[in-house]
Formats: sequence, C-alpha cells, structure tokens
Amino acid sequence: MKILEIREVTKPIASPIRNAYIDFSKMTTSLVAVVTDVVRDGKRVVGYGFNSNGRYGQGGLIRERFMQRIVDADPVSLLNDQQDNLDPHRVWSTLMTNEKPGGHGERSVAVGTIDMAVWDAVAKIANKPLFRLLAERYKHEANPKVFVYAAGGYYYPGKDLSALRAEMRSYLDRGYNVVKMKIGGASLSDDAKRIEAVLAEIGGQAQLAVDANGRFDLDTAIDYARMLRAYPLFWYEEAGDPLDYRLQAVLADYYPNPMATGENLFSHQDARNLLRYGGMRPDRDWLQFDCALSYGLCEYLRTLDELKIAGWSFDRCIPHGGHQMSLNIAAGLGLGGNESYPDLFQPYGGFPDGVAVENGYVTMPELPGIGFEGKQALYREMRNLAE
Ligand SMILES: O=C([O-])CC(=O)C(=O)O
Ligand SMILES: [Mg+2]
Repeated sequence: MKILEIREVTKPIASPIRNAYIDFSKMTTSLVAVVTDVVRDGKRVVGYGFNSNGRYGQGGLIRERFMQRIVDADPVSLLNDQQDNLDPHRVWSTLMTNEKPGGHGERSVAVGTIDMAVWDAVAKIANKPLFRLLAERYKHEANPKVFVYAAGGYYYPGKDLSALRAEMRSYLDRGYNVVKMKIGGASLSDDAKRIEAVLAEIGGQAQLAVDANGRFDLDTAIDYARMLRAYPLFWYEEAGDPLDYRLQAVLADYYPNPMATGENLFSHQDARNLLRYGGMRPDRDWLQFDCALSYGLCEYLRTLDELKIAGWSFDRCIPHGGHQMSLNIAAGLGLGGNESYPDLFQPYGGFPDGVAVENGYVTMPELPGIGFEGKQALYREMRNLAE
C-alpha cells in the first residue's frame, strides 16, 4: 500500500464581500488529492483536502516542498504498524522534515490541506466515516448531531440594513438559530445600527454573534465592548490582533459576556499561549482554531491536549472555516459545533447534499471518509483533479 502521487490545483473562491480587514475579491483555495494504490469498491482510493477561506491557495509551497517529501519517502515508513493503512502522524512527520519551529505562517495552511486529504484517505481505506474512525481511535462517543451556525453579515457595496436583515432572515428560514455578522468595517455608531437592525429581525428566534476580524487596537476594542455588552450576543469575536494575548486578556475586564477567538492561531504552541495569557474563560468563551489552516488534524489533536491541560472542555471549540473536516472532528471528538457559510465559498463549504439544518443542528450521514462524495458540486471538482 502506498501513496502514488499528490496533486494540487488552486481554485478561486472569490466574492465581492469584505470584513473589517480584507476583501475576498481575489480569494483562492488549494484543492489537493492524495492518490493511493488501494482499491475499494472497484475504485482507487483518493483522499481530498482544501484550505479554509481567509488564507490563499498554497500551490507554491505544496508543489515546491511538501509533496516531494511524501513522494521521496520509503512508502512503508508512512504506514501504521499493521501496515494495513496510512499512519497520518507518520505522514505528518515526513511532511515536516527539516522545518524549524515557530513562525507558523502559510506553511501551516499547506500542511493542513495535505493532512485533510490524508485523513480522508485513511477513513476511506478503513471504509468508515471519519467521525466514527476518530471516535474509535480516541475513545470518545461519536455524536452525528452537530451544532452549526450561519456566518455572513459581510460588508459589500450597496448593502443596506434591509438587505442585511433579509440575509439573516434567510438563515433562520434555513434552520439556523445562531447567526453571525461582521463589525469593525464601519464606524461604531453605524455598526450599532446594523446590530440593532439584525436583533430586531431575529427577535427571540435566534442569537447573534459579531466578528471584528482582528481589526481593533485595545482602546477601540474596549469602546466596542462597552457598546456590545448591552446586547445579549452569542459572542464577540477576534476583537484585536490574533497574537495580542494581552489585549484579549484586558478586554475580558470590560466584556463579561462570551468572547471568541483563535481562527488565526496556527499551531498548538500559539493556542497554548492564548490559553495561558489571553484571559479566555473556560466557562463561557469559545475557541475557533481551524485545522485546515493550522497543520491539520494531527496538530489539532495536540491543541486538544493543550485544552485538557488548561482545564478546557472540547465543547468550547467551534472551529472556523465551515468545512466537513471540522464537522467530522466535532461529531467524532465532541467539539461544540462548527461554523457554516450558507451562501459563500461554494462548493467547498457546507454539507453533503440533502443534509438540512434543523433547529441549529445537522446530522452527519454515514459516508466513508470526510464525506465529500456526498456533495455533487464539490465532488465534481475533486474528480476532475484526480480520477
Ligand atoms: O471573514 C473571514 O475572514 C472569516 C471569518 O473571520 C469567520 O468566518 O469567522
Ligand atoms: Mg472570524
């Protein structure tokens, strides 16, 4: 059994939206295929992965460095002890050969994307949904019912309050009961009006989370905290720079309600620093580390170990990114849920066809691997790459 080749193609996931920091007019993602020589149901097993929105495709790094390390490795060195499947941790160590610690920039995205494809292949070779494989391996009870919330509420040209309200209404109509909108891309008073408008629209039917995408300095973060704390928000997300742990810790003094952050922390060491120094409170705050941006599930498992050491429950994690990989981790390892972008980043985000949101939850179908084959529009792109 061996990996025959790894393929990558960079695909557009552009849209005319903007958050407080970036617009998505040139956004791309890397689609990766890990092609194995294993045959299941008369077909070659291929694992697929892609990176989350917010960072760009990583074709350069994948092709110049990471792919080659796998292709050059002794195939047996990538297998488990029984030699009946790939060992994702051994593949991961091979990917990271001759990489220094620290400075977790774009390479964590490249490795996370390949790692997703490796886990997809491993679960397909085992002929199980990834969430069931994870639950068995790491001794959790699988729960195919996963909480999901609707992320949107972006700024875009000509979008007025009624368009924002209509967008949020459409999420409620699709079964969500937590919705998220952007802040920090307008003045504080304009953002307050946007928030009031959304709260008026959703009433008691849903809760609202807000996301500043790391835009604020400490003073602005506190000014916003004073405005936001008057509302019953689900969370106040990424107020300041993701690596400014002191800002996050000081903010807690001004914001007693739930805060969320972590989508731009790309290693277990950075996550550990957040838990040590960021003033995040295990009884109410939320952690959004996204394996597809941060060296993949092998690294995410180390991040979960750090949570355990710091006294955090896994159900405080609701990852960023809206992909099926994190849905599987949530269902298999007991995370608190997953993000979802009902109208964005298609066909990469979302759920297998026919999976509907009901009262804020989806139920995972029993598809081998991550479940990409259950989503026709996505699987079409994948098949074009490698089958
Ligand atoms: O707008 C983005 O970059 C995405 C984001 O922060 C989120 O989904 O939380
Ligand atoms: Mg965010």
